[in-house]
This record gives sequence, structure tokens and C-alpha cells, in this order.
Amino acid sequence: MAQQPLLSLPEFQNVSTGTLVVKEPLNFWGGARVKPKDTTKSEPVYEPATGRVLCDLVPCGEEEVDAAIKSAHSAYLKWSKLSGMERARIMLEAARIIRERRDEIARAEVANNGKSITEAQVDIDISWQTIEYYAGIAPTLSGQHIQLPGGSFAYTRREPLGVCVGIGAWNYPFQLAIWKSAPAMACGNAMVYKPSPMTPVTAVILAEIYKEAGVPDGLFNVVQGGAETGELLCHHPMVAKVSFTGSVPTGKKVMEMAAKGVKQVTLELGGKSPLIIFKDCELENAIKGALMANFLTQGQVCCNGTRVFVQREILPQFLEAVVKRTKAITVGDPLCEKTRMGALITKPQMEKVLGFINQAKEQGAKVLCGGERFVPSDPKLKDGYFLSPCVLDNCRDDMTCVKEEIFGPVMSVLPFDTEEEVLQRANNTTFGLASGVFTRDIARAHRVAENLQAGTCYINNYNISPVEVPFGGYKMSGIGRENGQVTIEYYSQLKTVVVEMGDVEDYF
Ligand SMILES: NC(=O)c1ccc[n+]([C@@H]2O[C@H](COP(=O)([O-])OP(=O)(O)OC[C@H]3O[C@@H](n4cnc5c(N)ncnc54)[C@H](O)[C@@H]3O)[C@@H](O)[C@H]2O)c1
Ligand SMILES: C[N+](C)(C)CCCC=O
Repeated sequence: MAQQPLLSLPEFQNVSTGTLVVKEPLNFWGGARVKPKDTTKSEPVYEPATGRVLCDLVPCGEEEVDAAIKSAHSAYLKWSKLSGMERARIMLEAARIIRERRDEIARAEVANNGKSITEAQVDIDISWQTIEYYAGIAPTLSGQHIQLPGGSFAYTRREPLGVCVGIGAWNYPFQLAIWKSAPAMACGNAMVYKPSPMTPVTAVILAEIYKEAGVPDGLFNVVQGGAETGELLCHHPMVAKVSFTGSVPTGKKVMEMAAKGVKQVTLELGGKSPLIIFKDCELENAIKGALMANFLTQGQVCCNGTRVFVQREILPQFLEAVVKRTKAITVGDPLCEKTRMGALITKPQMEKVLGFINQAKEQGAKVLCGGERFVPSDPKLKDGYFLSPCVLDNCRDDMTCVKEEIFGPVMSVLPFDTEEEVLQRANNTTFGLASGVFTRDIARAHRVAENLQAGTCYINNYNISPVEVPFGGYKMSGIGRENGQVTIEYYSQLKTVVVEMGDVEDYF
């Protein structure tokens, strides 16, 4: 097993906001960090909490993408020949390393993404759990034996696809790289991963960890870049599958590109999910659920329940309590333990969210709290991309803030009267990623879950996502699933072997 020390992690150990500068190359293939070729196209990447330059992003071009894919292919030839137990052993070692270095990885994630350290630690925990889970599944992968007449038989083999591409979004940079690579590797595939150009730092740390754990050089590679690099990956003839997380418009392009090469795709796209709160709910839990559904990661979560439908009779109590709790959210230095909301990913994203809030006001919504740029008292945070979390009342279904994904800390509250009415309104969207219902009526809870058109329905909670449960969208929110046993289907293919035990029939 390779035992190379990690180059980067010690730097993150004592990092505080406003101090980190990442200088090491951020590409990784052939088992090592690789310097970018053409630095003339370099773009700054900012630390969200301070607006300071954290590192430079140099996109990979055609030759670099090709080198990464070829490196993946040669590793795939070795890795796919290992037994599930052998793969599992190495993956468990990777999970162990991540668990051991959880805090350093979480700090690096915070510096690049801006979310609070408490949340980032949870993300890293979900990450090693995901690797453990798929390591557990790897040795169980097997086919079927099918008896045929005359002693003949057939059997099926579950085989890997080959080189898989992962393209990630910026809201869960480390976790998304693992949601894709862990099931891919368990099935015997290799991966070339492209993180979002806004969060290039932690995917390459993952590559180093996999190497340290003992995967063959080239099994997990990182290429940096934006749309152009992503397109090179999607078009490459040696790529068997693209697993994409991002927006609906980009997802459509990825699907089109993959279709040209008849490559498999998984698409994890955006959402505008409904959260339905009935008057018979346990109100305190419903309020906590609404906060979980809207304000994790500064509201930049694909499955957030941003359309909060509240039964009219309890609307005043709900609003009073939810506003009180929202105002109490500690916004500020994301590396501070008591912070519960950090900075949005970029200045343009912050401005986009403010634009949605202004438009909501113009269209008749009432801001009950927040919705403004927040400047923490610490001078080093004065240029950070902070917003005060916002609750909007007087919302209508036809407003832009209710129809479009905002991807910021903005909760739209909508009153409703009956179950039938709210189901019709909740489903009146092209998205279908998630949904939620709070009620004490068990029959109603399951009826509503059955009738909501979404890939996930949370009953009496929101936004919990243990690795054991599948995650993915209906309608325009995506195709395929991540997590759970079912994801094996999306990273493997079935071969049928038919065995004749007698003579071939004399037909001609
Ligand atoms: N369903 C999920 O699991 C999930 C999880 C996280 C985020 N999201 C969604 O992601 C969106 C926010 O993320 P984003 O702003 O990074 O999305 P995005 O679509 O702009 O970018 C996603 C990724 O695609 C790459 N990309 C951009 N153009 C490309 C092209 N033409 N070809 C190939 N790759 C290309 C980007 O560089 C990035 O790595 C939101 O809509 C959110 O809901 C979904
Ligand atoms: C872990 N969560 C909260 C379910 C988010 C999954 C990734 C989506 O943006």
C-alpha cells in the first residue's frame, strides 16, 4: 500500500478565516498533483467569508483532459480485476483517513465554500460514511444463476462501466465528489472528477487520500475547469458515463453531449421543493424543520423546501415563531464554532439572491426579516458575501420567488386551506427533487407522500440524508439516483452468459 504523506492537510490544521492561500497544483492524475499547462487562462477563486483570493483556477485543456482519462483507463484495467473484498479493504482505509482528518478537511471546505464549520464537519462525516457504505456493498456485488432445459444454464455478471466522469456543484464540494466516486469505485470503475471552478480545493485532497489508502495511480483523478473542460470530458470517447450535479440548463447540455456518445448519465439537478405544514403538526418540530429546509449552507441546497405551505389556521403562530428563530441565527465567521450561517459562495451569487428578494417585494411579498447584506463586526469579514436569512410573507404561487430556484437563504411562506388544494399547488412545478410534510395524522402523512411528485418526501423532518437512502429527482430535477443500494445499478452493467451443456440444435 502506498504510504505517502498528504502534502496539503497540515496547512489546514490551524487555518483561520482570512489566512489561507493555496499554492499547490489542483489537478491530479497518474497518482500525483499536476501543474496546469496554460496559466494564461487563470481565474481567481475567492474565499467567501473575506472576498480575498484563495487560489488561482487554471482550466484544463484538451491534452490535460485526455491525459487524465487515459490515466483513469489504465487504473480501471487493474482495479476492475480486484475482488470486491480487495476493493473494500482499500476503500475502508480511505474512509478511516477521512475520519481521522475530518477537522482539517472541514476547515479547507469552509475556507473555499463559506459554510459554517459545524455543517462542514457533518458533510465530512457523511463523506466517510458513504465510502464505508459502498465498501460494504462491494463484496456483495454478484449475478444470478438461471437454470435452462437439459442442464444448460445462464448466469449474469455485474460488471463496471469503465471510466466514469463526475462533474460537481460548489455547495457540497467534498461530499459530492464522494457521492459519485464511492459507488463508482465499489463497482470497479475509475473516475475523472471535475469540481466546480468555484470550489477546486478539496477534491484534490480526496485524490491524495485515495492514493494514500492504496488505490492504483489514476483511479481517481481531478481536472479543474468550467464549462469548456466539462464539455471535453462529456465528449471524450473513452468515457462510459457522466454523473452530473448542477443546474437544470447545464444538465440538459450534459445529457445532449452524453447522448452523442450513447453514454449513461446520472443528473442531480435543481429544485423548488414544497414543505407542507398541517395545522395538526407538532409546531415546534415543524418550525425546526422549516429552518432545516431553508437555511443550511446559506440556503444553497438543491433539495431545500423553499415553498413553505402553512395551513391558514396556524399561520400567525408559525410566522411569529419562525421569524423569531430566523432572526436568532448567528451569521458570521464560518470557522467560529457558534456560527450557524456563513457566507454565500460568490459576490454574483449574493447579488443574484438580493435581486430575487427585491423582485419579490416588487411583486407584493412582505419581508418579515432579513434579506439584506450583512456586514459582521470583525473587520476581516467586511468584504465577505454574507446575507441575513430572510422570511417572505404574502407570497403567491405566481411570484418569481415561489417559482424559481433562488439558491440563497430565502423562505417563501404560502397559506393553504385543504389537503387537495395544497397537493395540486405543491406539484405545480417542473421540478421534483424533494418535498416534506409535517402532520400528526399518520394516514395523511403517507397519502401526501404518495401524491407528491418528488424523488424524496420527508415526513416530520427535512434535509436529513443518510447514505443508505436513495437521493434524486423526479421531473426536471434529474435522472438516476445517488446513495443507497440502487446506485450500484447506475455504475455497473449486467452481462448475461449463456452456457450450453448439450449439442447445438440442428435447425438448418
Ligand atoms: N440534485 C442535487 O443533488 C444537487 C446538488 C447540488 C447542487 N445542485 C444544483 O446545482 C445548481 C448549483 O450549482 P452550480 O451553480 O455549480 O451549477 P452549474 O450547472 O452552473 O455547474 C455545475 C457544474 O457543471 C459544470 N459545467 C458548466 N457548464 C458545463 C457544460 N457546458 N458542460 C459540462 N459541465 C459544465 C460547472 O463547471 C460545474 O462543475 C443548483 O441548481 C442546484 O440545485 C443539485
Ligand atoms: C445533504 N443534503 C442537505 C441533503 C444536501 C445534498 C446535496 C444537495 O445540494
